[in-house]
Amino acid sequence: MPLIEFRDVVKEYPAPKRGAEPIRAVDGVTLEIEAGSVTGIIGYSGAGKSTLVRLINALEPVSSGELIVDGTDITKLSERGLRKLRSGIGMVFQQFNLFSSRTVAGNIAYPLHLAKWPKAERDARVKELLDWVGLADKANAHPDQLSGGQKQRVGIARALATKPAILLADEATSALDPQTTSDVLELLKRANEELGITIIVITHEMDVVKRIATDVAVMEKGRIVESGKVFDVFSKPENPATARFVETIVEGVPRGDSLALLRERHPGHLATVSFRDGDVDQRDLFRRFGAARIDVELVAGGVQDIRGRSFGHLTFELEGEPDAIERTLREISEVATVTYLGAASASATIREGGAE
Ligand SMILES: Nc1ncnc2c1ncn2[C@@H]1O[C@H](COP(=O)(O)OP(=O)(O)OP(=O)(O)O)[C@@H](O)[C@H]1O
Repeated sequence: MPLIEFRDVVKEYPAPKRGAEPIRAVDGVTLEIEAGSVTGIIGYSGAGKSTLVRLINALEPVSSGELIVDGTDITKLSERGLRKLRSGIGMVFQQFNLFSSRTVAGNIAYPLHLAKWPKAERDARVKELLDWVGLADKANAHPDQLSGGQKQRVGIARALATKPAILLADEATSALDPQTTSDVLELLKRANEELGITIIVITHEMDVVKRIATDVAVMEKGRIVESGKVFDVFSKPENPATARFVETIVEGVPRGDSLALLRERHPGHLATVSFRDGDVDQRDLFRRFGAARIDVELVAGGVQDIRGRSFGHLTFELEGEPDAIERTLREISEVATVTYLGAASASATIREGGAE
């Protein structure tokens, strides 16, 4: 059973002025999030990501549909029920949202105060968390004495204070430099792996998804346009919006400007072979080209590794008899996806659609 389940969930904000339409920030989302997963919610600004995630801890009420968290439809909860729900969900923000007047320890202790933990237990928990995030020596510092990365560590420690089962991270690394981003992502990964916390990360960076997520959902205009295991979505994106995000970190089938640039330098036949896991042995590809007396040069592409599974797109320039090229690409297309990209030299184009 999923830990969180959206069933045709709609969230509308009131119309900004009289006579205008309400703003439909979340538009009929159905999505399941498994316990123990790290789900990346990716989309452009305004896609509805923050709103979707704020529904989970009922910071915003759902307009229609059902939202099941740990077996309970939270759209039907009383105020008391909502308080209990929220105490089981931690949240980290892009701008950290720390109290500047409180010490680091005081910030981490705050949710424990709200949850009425006795002082001795509170102190012990704060100490444990400070150690866990590597800030034991900063207990009495104030937030303005910390770097961005340290502030986010405090943010994470505070979010984990009451031992929540779910952690929501809204652009938690967007304000940080690359090294600090890595440290914070590593900490989130540890929270998932060591503490078993189910994490939902909102991001507009595919790299964040690639580094820590097990699952991904792509949002566009309030809808989930694609979702699934990170490996599946990255290696074979079905939706154009997903493909655009994937292309930001994976060199795929060259198109547009990158194809034009390749053509300038490589007038022969260009073809991309896309493969997953053990679909294709690269040595076998070269052997096949060699046997058909095709001259081959690898001109673009790469292989990606996502949690032990690999996929890649390799673009070759091929020179040889057009018939031999067509036949060989057709053979390869039986084991991998082949995209024939044409040839700049007009003398020898192979039949359109000869290999796909
Ligand atoms: N409190 C609010 N009141 C009215 N409209 C809102 C409110 N919060 C968000 N919206 C609108 O809902 C839509 C989705 O916004 P949301 O912040 O959820 O998107 P997002 O994908 O998280 O974007 P960003 O990455 O910029 O935060 C936008 O059109 C936004 O203007």
